[in-house]
Amino acid sequence: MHQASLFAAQPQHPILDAEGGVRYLPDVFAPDWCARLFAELWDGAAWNSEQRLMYERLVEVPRRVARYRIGRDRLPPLLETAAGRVREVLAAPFDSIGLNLYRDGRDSVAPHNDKLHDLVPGQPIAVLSLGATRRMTIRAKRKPHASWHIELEPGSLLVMSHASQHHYDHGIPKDPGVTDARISAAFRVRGD
Ligand SMILES: O=C(O)CCC(=O)C(=O)O
Ligand SMILES: [Fe+2]
Repeated sequence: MHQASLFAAQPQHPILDAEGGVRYLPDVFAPDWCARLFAELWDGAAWNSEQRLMYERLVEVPRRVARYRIGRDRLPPLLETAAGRVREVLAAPFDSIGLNLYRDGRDSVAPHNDKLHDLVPGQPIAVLSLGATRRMTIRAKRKPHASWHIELEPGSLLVMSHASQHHYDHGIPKDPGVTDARISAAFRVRGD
């Protein structure tokens, strides 16, 4: 197990592959700007509850979500600005945003890889974090299942290559110690 969090606030590059692997970039956005974006999304995003099938039963996912297509949907204004900056920093033509709202440490996302069938191969997935710091766990699908823990601080970007989704799962485990809310914005390239 790798305790990447010991090196918090430093760029980290735990996983390498031909498409950039998995990278953590802290402090891409300033704290006060992140607080404004958080407030805008908290109040103004089109939050939904979603359900998913688990063991043949429909269960509510333990977080709220909202989805936007850049250039098609009307985005909250600061989110539009954030999207422009993320496209610029990573030089990738992101055209979709998936927001997640974790109300407190009881909310989570189970280990998964992002579905690739509607994403453009070779283009990264970038997760912007706002609000409470939460720990992401990344785990190799192949034995012996190497794993990494990365503290996702507000203002950071976690960048995962398209290829990494074949070989690693990621998730945000529940954390009873977290009482504040976190919002993440996952930028992807759908290309349709
Ligand atoms: O909230 C996060 O940091 C991860 C979200 C995620 O994995 C997803 O939206 O697919
Ligand atoms: Fe994901």
